Amino acid sequence: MQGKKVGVTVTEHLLRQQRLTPQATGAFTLLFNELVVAAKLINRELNKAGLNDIYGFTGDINVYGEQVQKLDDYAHRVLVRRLSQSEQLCAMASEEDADIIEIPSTVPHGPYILLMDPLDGSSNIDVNVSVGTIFSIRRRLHEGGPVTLEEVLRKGTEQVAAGYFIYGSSTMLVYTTGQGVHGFTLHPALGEFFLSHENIRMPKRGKIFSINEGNYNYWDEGVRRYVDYLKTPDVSKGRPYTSRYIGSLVSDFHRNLLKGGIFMYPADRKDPKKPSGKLRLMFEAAPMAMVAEQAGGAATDGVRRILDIEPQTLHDRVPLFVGSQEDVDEAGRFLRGEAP
Ligand SMILES: O=P(O)(O)OC[C@H]1O[C@](O)(COP(=O)(O)O)[C@@H](O)[C@@H]1O
Ligand SMILES: [Mg+2]
Ligand SMILES: [Mg+2]
Repeated sequence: MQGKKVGVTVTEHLLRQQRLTPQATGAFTLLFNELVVAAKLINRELNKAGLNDIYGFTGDINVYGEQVQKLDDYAHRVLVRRLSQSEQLCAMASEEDADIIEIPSTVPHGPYILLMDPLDGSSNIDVNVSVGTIFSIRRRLHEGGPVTLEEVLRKGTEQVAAGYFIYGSSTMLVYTTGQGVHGFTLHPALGEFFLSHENIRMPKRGKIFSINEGNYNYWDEGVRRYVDYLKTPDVSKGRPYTSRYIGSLVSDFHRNLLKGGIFMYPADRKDPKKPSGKLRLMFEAAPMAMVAEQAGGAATDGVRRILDIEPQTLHDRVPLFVGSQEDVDEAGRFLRGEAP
């Protein structure tokens, strides 16, 4: 039996979207194509991880005090190298760099700012569990001159595009430009991403919860009561929910995007240096929140809409509750102490 007829490429899909945006110049499509090339390079290294010297640590510590994995570093360098030559960017920022990354003055600058988590799910790299790359794209505020921190530190509502690559059993790209959420799968033989999941809609309510329960005793009471509630049998309400936790935000999010459910990384008292939880607002929470909302889901820090949060620094951390609308709403009621 023939496989599914390969169809729409990323470029074709972007050009379709571009036709719906009168002021579009094609710059975004050029930028996006470079992002796709960088992801293919990362994917190629990952696919042969174990045969190449890509496992283990570089010996460096990043701005979050975490040990940098060789693949974190490789992915970061590939993205910076490729995208800084795209002629569509005026600045970048990365989870793996303390400061704004300037575009060389030798390269023409463009209107976009790219923020990225080069490799998400680092703890899963050398155990062959799916990982990803997360990206967020914004337009600069002013023409010309060096990009200021003020131009980068803007709410998630000002993203013009966001998404992720997931390097799993298949390699996928999931993105939104504010016109719905679309998924593409990499055809290994053709080396091209083709549209495989058009206009993804997240189920309004799920049956899956994803949270690192090892931190249970460090959570606020509201979070503990909500997770206990999800595990309390009530067949009429579809409980108990199933627990699934991969430990890669991209992979846990992607499963819930397709099947419904809620991913949570709450604030906890485990590490006094991280009172707001582990995940990064600019590089992880804001892009995933844009994808979730565009697919009919929701994302909060337990109280505030993630996309409305004003970043204070490039490396802000934020509690994250993201997934099906009704589940995120219900979690919010428990955290506000309104639930029974
Ligand atoms: O091991 P923990 O504490 O459950 O944290 C897992 C979370 O940390 C992350 O790995 C953080 O992202 P990075 O791998 O990009 O640092 C998320 O992907 C994941 O959801
Ligand atoms: Mg990450
Ligand atoms: Mg990372």
